This record gives sequence, C-alpha cells and structure tokens, in this order.
Amino acid sequence: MEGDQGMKLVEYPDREMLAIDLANLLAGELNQALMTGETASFAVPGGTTPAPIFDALCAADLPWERVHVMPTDERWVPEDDARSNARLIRDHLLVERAARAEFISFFDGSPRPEEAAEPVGRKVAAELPLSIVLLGMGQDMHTASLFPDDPRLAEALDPDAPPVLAVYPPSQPEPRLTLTGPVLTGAMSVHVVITGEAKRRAIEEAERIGDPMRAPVALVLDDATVHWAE
Ligand SMILES: O=C(O)[C@H](O)[C@@H](O)[C@H](O)[C@H](O)COP(=O)(O)O
Repeated sequence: MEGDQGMKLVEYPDREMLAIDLANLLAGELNQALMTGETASFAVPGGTTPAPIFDALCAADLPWERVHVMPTDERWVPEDDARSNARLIRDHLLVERAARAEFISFFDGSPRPEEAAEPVGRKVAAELPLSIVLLGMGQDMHTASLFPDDPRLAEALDPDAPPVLAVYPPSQPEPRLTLTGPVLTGAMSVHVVITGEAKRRAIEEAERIGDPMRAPVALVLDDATVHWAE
C-alpha cells in the first residue's frame, strides 16, 4: 500500500547542494508537466527556507510563460511588507527567465482574507490538479498555513474544503489565506523542504503521529518527497 515504506526523505550534504539539486529537480518536473499539458501550475511556500531554491530555479531554461505560480499560503499583509510571501516570490523566483511566469497572487488588498477567498478560490480551482507543490514546514509541524492550533484546521482538511480558506492561527501575527488539504493531496507531485535538526526531528515526529489534525504536514507524507539538509 502506498506509504507502507514510510516517508521518502532525501538528505543533502549542505543547504547549498539542497537548493541546487532541488531547483534542478523542480525544473525537470515542470518541463515534464509541460510536455503533457498546455500549462503547469506550481505552488510555492513563503518563509525563510525557499529563497535559495528560488534563486537557483529562476534561471532554469523552460517555457515559464506556460507556468502558473501561486503561493501555498499568504500572510494577510500588503505585498510590499517584509512578511509577504508574494514579495518573497516576486523578489526571488519571478526574476530572470522565470519573470515570464504568470503569478496568481492571493492578497488583493481586502481588509480580511475571507473577502478574497471566493475570487482567489476560483483562480486556484482553474489550476487544479496542481502540477507541483513545494511546501515548507514549521517546527510545530504546520505546512502552508495549516496550523495545529488553528480552530478552522478541520474545515481546511475536509475533503470537501474549498480550494482556499481564510484562517486565523493563534500562533501567528496575521490572518492567512491558505491552500486547503484536498488541493495539496490532489497535486501530481509534492515536495517538502526543511533544514536543521529541529525540523528533522519534527517531521519524523509528524510521520509517527500520522494525524494531520495534530501534525498537519502528515497530510502529505505518504506521497511527498522530503528534502533535508542540516
Ligand atoms: O507563509 C509561510 O510561512 C509558509 O508558507 C509556511 O508554511 C512556511 O513554509 C513555514 O512556516 C516554514 O517557514 P520557514 O521556512 O521560515 O521556517
């Protein structure tokens, strides 16, 4: 049965090798997706981990004009805010050759993410199933903005959940708009990228727990490839 062999974890000698090798792998998968489809949809995380991967990936020689990039989740702040995932993606991924990609932004200036959930959900729905999802993970085993302490987590994990959901994780300074569980599990290819000892222990704990309500990243571990460097 899928998942019997446990989580597929790839270790890299250092973070630089992780960034270069994972960027090459993602470029290959994007090219593969574009051989069988007119466009490829690619969801990428925010946070502090992915920038080196984006810096390597943005130069990849592929038909970026046929790639539709979106965040896995967005902090509800203006796009020029240092905490904005859209800002991170525009600054590090949507440059060089990848500047030609189409970006599906989640933040639309509405005061609250609920107001953007429907129009953004329609844009995301048009891209399903996602071709490739790159996820990060927090030490609390959250992924995207699916947080264990979030009162709306069950709603976000429901198989009938809408494509995106507004969430208010108590542990976070701002509300978020996040891709939901069925969107992540429905993707053709899922990669999780983590660095450091603490997250290595956390993802092994998530595999042991197995319950996405307690360890949201567990939602994807049966089918994802986890990429890790110290
Ligand atoms: O908006 C976000 O923060 C991300 O999408 C989130 O899911 C991130 O991947 C983890 O919080 C890890 O963040 P770091 O890479 O900063 O540890």
